[in-house]
Amino acid sequence: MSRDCDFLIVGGGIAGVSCAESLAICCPSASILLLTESSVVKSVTNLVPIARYLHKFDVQEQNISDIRAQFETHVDQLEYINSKEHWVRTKKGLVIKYGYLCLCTGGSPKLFNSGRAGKEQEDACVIGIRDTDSVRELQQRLGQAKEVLILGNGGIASELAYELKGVEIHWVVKDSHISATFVDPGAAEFFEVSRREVKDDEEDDKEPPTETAVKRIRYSEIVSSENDESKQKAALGPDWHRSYNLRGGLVNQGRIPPRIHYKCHIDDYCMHPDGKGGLQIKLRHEDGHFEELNCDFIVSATGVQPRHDFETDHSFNISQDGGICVNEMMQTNLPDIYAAGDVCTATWSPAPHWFQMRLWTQARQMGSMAGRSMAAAFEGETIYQDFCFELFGHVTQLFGYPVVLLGRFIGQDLGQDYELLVRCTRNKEYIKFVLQNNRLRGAILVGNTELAETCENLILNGIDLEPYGDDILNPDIDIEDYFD
Ligand SMILES: Cc1cc2nc3c(=O)[nH]c(=O)nc-3n(C[C@H](O)[C@H](O)[C@H](O)COP(=O)(O)OP(=O)(O)OC[C@H]3O[C@@H](n4cnc5c(N)ncnc54)[C@H](O)[C@@H]3O)c2cc1C
Ligand SMILES: NC(=O)C1=CN([C@@H]2O[C@H](COP(=O)(O)OP(=O)(O)OC[C@H]3O[C@@H](n4cnc5c(N)ncnc54)[C@H](OP(=O)(O)O)[C@@H]3O)[C@@H](O)[C@H]2O)C=CC1
Repeated sequence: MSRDCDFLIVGGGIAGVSCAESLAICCPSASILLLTESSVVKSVTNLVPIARYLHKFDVQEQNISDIRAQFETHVDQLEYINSKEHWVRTKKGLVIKYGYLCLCTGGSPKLFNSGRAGKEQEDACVIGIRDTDSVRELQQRLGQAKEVLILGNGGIASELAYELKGVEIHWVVKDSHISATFVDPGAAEFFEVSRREVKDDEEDDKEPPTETAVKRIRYSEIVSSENDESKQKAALGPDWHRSYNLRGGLVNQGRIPPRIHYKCHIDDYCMHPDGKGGLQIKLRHEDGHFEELNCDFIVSATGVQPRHDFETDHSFNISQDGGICVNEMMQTNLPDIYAAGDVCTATWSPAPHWFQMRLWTQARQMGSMAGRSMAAAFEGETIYQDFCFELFGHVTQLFGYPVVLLGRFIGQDLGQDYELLVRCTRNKEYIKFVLQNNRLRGAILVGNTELAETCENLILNGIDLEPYGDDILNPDIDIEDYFD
C-alpha cells in the first residue's frame, strides 16, 4: 500500500490543522495530506482580534469526517520516516511519499518521577491530563476519591484546584504564590481576594469596584515581597473542565477550597499501609521540614514532554527540553522536514519580547508559519518570519477574568534591573507594567484588556515613558489617546 502527496502533515492538533489550512491557501493545486492517529481534530474558530497582533479564539474539536477542508485526511499513526528518500510508513503499513513533511505531533504530560523501578504500583496512582481520555480517567478516579493531590503550578493545576468538587485537595507548589507560570504574586493575591469576595454565581455581577491604587515597585522590593510569608495565599478556575462533571467521592460536599502547600515538593511516596490503594506522601518544605499527608491519587500537572515516538533514518537535533529543534522557518535539521507546535523547540535567536511557551496561540502561529514556509520552498520563493514572533502574547481566562499577557510579563530574563508599575482595583482589574530603562518590556492585564493594543505599541516602539511618570496608569488619564 502506498500513496503520494506534495505535502504531508502529521498531527491533527491546532498546529497540524493550521499548517494544512495555510498550505491549502498558498498552494491550492498541490496535494496536501493530514495524517493523524485520532479521528478527532482540533481547529481554531471565532477568531476575534484583541489588539493588532493578539487574538482570542475558541478551539473546536471535530470528527475528521466532518471537516470540509481543501486537504485530504487519513487516520493512522506515523511509525517511521525515511528522510533521505522522502517517505514515511504508518503503523498499519501504509507508505506515503512526500515532497515536504511537517511534524505537529504535540506533547504528552511530563509526569513527575514516572518509571522508577519497583514503584510501578505507586506510579499507577499518578495521572496527567492531556486529552479527553485522560479527563475520563480523572473522572473515574475522582468518583471513588476523598483526597487528591495536585502537583504543579501552571495552567492545568490552576484550573483544576478550584474546579473539583466533593473532594479534599492538596495543592503542592514549588513557589510562594499560585499560578506562577502565568502571573506574579500581586495578581495571585488579586485572584484570591476576588475568589473570596465574589461568589461563583455573582461573577457576572461583581461587587462595585472600590478605590483604585497605583504603585511603582523596584526589583529589590519585589524580591522582599515575594519572601513575605503572609502573601502566600491562593485561588483559580475555568473552561474545558466545565464540560465534565469533576466530582469526588464526598457526595454531600460541594467545592472545598484547596489546601495549598507552598514552597515544597514531593520527597517520597509509597502505597498507604492500610492496603486500600491510596498513597502516603512525604513533602519536603523549602525550610527543610517534612510533612506527611495521604491522598487517593496524584494529578501531575507538571508540564509537557514533546512527543516524537516514531523512528527515523537520521536523528533530529533535539533540544534540552526534548523538542525537535527548528529554525525561524520552522525547518528541522533533516531535509524538507519541518515541525510546529508543542513538539518543536524554537532555536532561532528570538526577538527581544518573544519566547516560546507551549500554548494554542503559538501552536497556531507556528503551524501557519510552517505552512507558509513549506509553500515558499515548493514555489521557490523567499519569505520572512511572520511578525507575530516579534512579541509574546497570550489571551486566556483565569478565575473567570479575561487575562492578556504581553512581552516579558513577569520580568523573564530581565535580571534585577526593572520596575513594576501596578494599578489595582479590587475585584475589577489588575494591570501591571514591567518597565526597564523607562521602556515598557511586558504587561499583565487582568479584568480590563482595553490597554492591550496600546501596550503592544509601547513595547514594540520602545517609547521612553519617563515624561509620563506614574500617570501612564492613572485611571483618569486615557493613555490610549496619548499613544494610539
Ligand atoms: C488540559 C489542557 C488545557 C489547556 N488549555 C490551554 C489554554 O487554555 N490555552 C492555551 O493556549 N493552551 C492550552 N493548552 C495547551 C495546548 O493544548 C497546546 O499547546 C496545543 O494543543 C498544542 O497543539 P499541537 O497541535 O502542537 O499539539 P496537540 O494538540 O497535542 O496535537 C498533536 C496531534 O498529533 C497526533 N499525533 C501524535 N503523534 C502522532 C503520530 N505518531 N502519528 C499520528 N498522529 C500523531 C495527536 O493524536 C494529536 O492529534 C492546554 C493543554 C492541556 C493539556
Ligand atoms: N489557560 C491556559 O493558557 C492554559 C494553558 N495550559 C498549557 O498546557 C500545558 C500543560 O499544562 P501544565 O501541565 O499545567 O504545565 P505548565 O508548564 O503550565 O506548568 C507546569 C508546572 O509544574 C511545575 N513543575 C514541573 N516539574 C515539577 C515537579 N517535579 N514538582 C513540582 N512541580 C513541578 C512547573 O514549575 P517550574 O516552571 O518552576 O518548572 C510549573 O509550575 C502547558 O503548556 C500550559 O501552558 C494548560 C491549561 C490552561
